[in-house]
Amino acid sequence: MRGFYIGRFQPYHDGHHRMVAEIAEEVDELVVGIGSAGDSHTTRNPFTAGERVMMVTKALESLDIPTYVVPIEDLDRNAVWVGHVQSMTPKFDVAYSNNPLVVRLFKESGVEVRQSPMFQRDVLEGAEIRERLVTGGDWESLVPEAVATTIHEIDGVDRIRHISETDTNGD
Ligand SMILES: Nc1ncnc2c1ncn2[C@@H]1O[C@H](COP(=O)(O)OP(=O)(O)OP(=O)(O)O)[C@@H](O)[C@H]1O
Ligand SMILES: NC(=O)c1ccc[n+]([C@@H]2O[C@H](COP(=O)(O)O)[C@@H](O)[C@H]2O)c1
Repeated sequence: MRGFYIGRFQPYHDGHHRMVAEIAEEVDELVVGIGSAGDSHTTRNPFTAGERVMMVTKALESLDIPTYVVPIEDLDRNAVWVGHVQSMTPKFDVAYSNNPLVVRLFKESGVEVRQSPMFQRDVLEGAEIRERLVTGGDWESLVPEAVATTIHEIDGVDRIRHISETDTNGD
């Protein structure tokens, strides 16, 4: 059985990683969708699809099932989004998400959806980690080591600080 897990992963953090570890117990192969692939260089979406592919691919190296990391751009039409996702990914049997819109769209298209509990949501949240990146708080303890290495390699701390000074509408 092949599973599918989608997120923006801005950045990929230990909450996502814990969810992936649990999904890996249930499926034989995992497809990870990098959502909003066209977005980057904003406060909410600082990293490019390629940078997020690096973060996720390296963080998943220790998993003992095959994984595929696929960037997926947003569409203006929610009603055809599931077909768009399916056109970009290996065929999957079950989708994993805690995002209510994503859950609804898959269910309406007849795809089985599984949800997971939120792990340490007070700190394991993309917005919290991006805030710490800007303010100089401890963000490295909230992401897999491979993600911290990638963010340093791409000079991501400097980018997100610069963006936060100039991105006036907060997107
Ligand atoms: N701490 C967590 N525990 C379990 N699932 C999580 C956790 N954080 C996010 N998720 C789930 O992972 C998927 C992808 O999440 P996403 O990339 O939007 O992260 P986020 O932390 O919610 O980010 P942001 O604050 O940028 O919206 C969603 O289904 C989301 O609900
Ligand atoms: N119409 C669309 O393009 C559409 C619909 C639902 C979800 N999505 C994307 O799926 C991803 C869901 O991930 P999150 O759970 O991290 O929000 C996001 O990138 C979101 O933009 C896109």
